[in-house]
Amino acid sequence: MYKILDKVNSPIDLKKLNEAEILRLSVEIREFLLDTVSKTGGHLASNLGVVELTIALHLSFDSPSDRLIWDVGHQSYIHKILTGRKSEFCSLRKLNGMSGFLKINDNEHDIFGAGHSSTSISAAYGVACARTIKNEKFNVVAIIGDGALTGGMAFEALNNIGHTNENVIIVLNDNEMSISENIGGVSKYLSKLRTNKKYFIVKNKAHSILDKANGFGTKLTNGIKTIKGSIKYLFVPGIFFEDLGITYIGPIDGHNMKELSDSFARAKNVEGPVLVHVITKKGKGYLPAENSPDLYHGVGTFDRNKGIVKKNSITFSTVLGESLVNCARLNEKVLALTAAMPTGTGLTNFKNTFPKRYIDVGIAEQHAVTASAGLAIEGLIPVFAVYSTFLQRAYDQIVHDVCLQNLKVIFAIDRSGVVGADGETHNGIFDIAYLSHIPNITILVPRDGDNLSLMLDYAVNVHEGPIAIRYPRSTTTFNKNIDSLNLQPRILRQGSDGVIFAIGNMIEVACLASKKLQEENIFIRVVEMPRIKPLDEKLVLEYTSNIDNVFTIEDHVVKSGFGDIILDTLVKNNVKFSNFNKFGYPDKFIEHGSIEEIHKIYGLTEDYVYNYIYKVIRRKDGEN
Ligand SMILES: Cc1ncc(C[n+]2csc(CCOP(=O)(O)OP(=O)(O)O)c2C)c(N)n1
Ligand SMILES: CC(=O)[C@@H](O)[C@H](O)COP(=O)(O)O
Ligand SMILES: [Mg+2]
Repeated sequence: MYKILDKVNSPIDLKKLNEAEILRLSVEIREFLLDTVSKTGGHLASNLGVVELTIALHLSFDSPSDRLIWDVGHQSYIHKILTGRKSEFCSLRKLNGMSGFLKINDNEHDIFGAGHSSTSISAAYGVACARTIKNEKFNVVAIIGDGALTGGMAFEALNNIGHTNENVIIVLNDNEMSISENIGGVSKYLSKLRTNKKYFIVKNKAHSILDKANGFGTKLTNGIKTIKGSIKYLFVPGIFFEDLGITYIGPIDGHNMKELSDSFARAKNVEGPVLVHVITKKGKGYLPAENSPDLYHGVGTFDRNKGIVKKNSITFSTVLGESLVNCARLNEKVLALTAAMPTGTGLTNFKNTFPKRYIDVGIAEQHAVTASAGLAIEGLIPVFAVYSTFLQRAYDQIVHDVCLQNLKVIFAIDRSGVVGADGETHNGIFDIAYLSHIPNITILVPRDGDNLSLMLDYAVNVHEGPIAIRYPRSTTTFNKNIDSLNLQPRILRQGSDGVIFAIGNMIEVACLASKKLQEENIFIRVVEMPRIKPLDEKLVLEYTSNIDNVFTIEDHVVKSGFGDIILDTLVKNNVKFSNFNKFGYPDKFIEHGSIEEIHKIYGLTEDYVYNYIYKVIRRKDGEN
């Protein structure tokens, strides 16, 4: 099937190929990517865009002694293919299968793990400093996308590297796209560089005219010097990087093997940091992905001949988006913010409906939070829709800029709980832990779309101060059949043998387990907790009085999670009980797999809860 690809199981094999075989290899790799990713799901468009780039990197450098450090890592499939992992692609992002990102324990060529954006230049700088301190010799290469370059960390690293003159090669993979179109001044600057061939012609023409005029007296000559100086500033490509102390090479065609290898050879000989600006096409080689790179950024399984068929399922994200549009219609102070994730967070409709009240800050969660604080201090109502895992980036901004000043910023925390195929770097299982101890913040957890919508309306129109609403990566119901929001703990099932306090997507699990236990004459009360901070202590104490067995369940780590909030309340009030168990994740990073598989492994299922409580109760009753 793959005449050349079958011969390549390492970068050493790659270096044995001739030019014609290399070209053939890029065709076969695209075929392989389409064939596998259409069956497994994964990140397709970004990988289709870096086939030649990745081949050229492994031809020009000697991985792993030369360090290749990938930003995000979602575009590292070809790197994995060329480093002996073709056969693992059938298990891509599957339970116990190959990760969709790089992990340092997976392979010697995977120098630095990622999943979150904008880390590669900092990591590369650290590796390069270590090389220098240990007096070792090898190349350090960071490969970062134009989207990732909008992340603040990337600029902290550029600023530092430019100053220290450390030998680092930064390969900027510029496909003019983040997940959707890239935004911001950086993106504008890069597009100027991309089109700078025109600039060069104009510059040369301007210079030759000025040179001819040069003979007319010193006044004119000085004037000419200033103009030429400004022309230089205008037209020297990459002047921004050059002025930071980073040599700029480019822009080069990221699909032209010769241009790539010549540029990498030049870069290796540059003293100090160098940035190679590579222009690629996201989705290259598969027309549907070339035409809709955002749709083919992260794909489920699809028929490659028909392309992706958009599903209209109702998810928490789509409910958030629709509800926010409604809020904004009725309240002109409402704004929506995203950090380069408009589609994933359900904000596309809001962006089209209220373009003037929609802000995409790029991959800049910290900036988004503090900008939201700025909006709030001026009396507007910012709703920052963000994945739980990416909000981790902005912990200090939440504390220092929002909660300390008690500002009305609304955090719509999507992808809370395990997310499935993206695994460790993307699970949203720490947000209750990193938020619940911050003074002034309120935390709500809707059980379904209707409650999410009502909670958002409450946050926008009633609540004052910081508020977070966490919801999972999941479909939901949105029947609009409840018109009033109840934030108090609510008994859903009666029982006196024990009580389960449940939140969000775990409420149904608790009810099903309680129902099953009732068939064994074990009566377990189930209490829904729509608000976990501030906790309604009075009702929690009431619902645990004369109850011997207390349980909590959450799609979150148990350490400093919802369970600990309940436990702390009982202990603080000297409530007596024989058993307390928190269903949730242990103190470890939770692996990738389907959400259902992960819930099953970690006991967030009705069967596990049923069996656990059955044994506790029966053991107490003296039964074996
Ligand atoms: C901190 C953080 N925020 C958001 C994301 C989600 N995300 C994954 S890839 C991506 C776009 C990256 O764009 P670029 O670097 O240009 O890579 P491309 O997909 O275009 O190759 C984003 C926003 C992330 N991985 N990390
Ligand atoms: C690589 C990255 O961080 C994003 O593409 C992420 O994988 C999107 O996750 P969802 O598929 O849950 O939107
Ligand atoms: Mg890009």
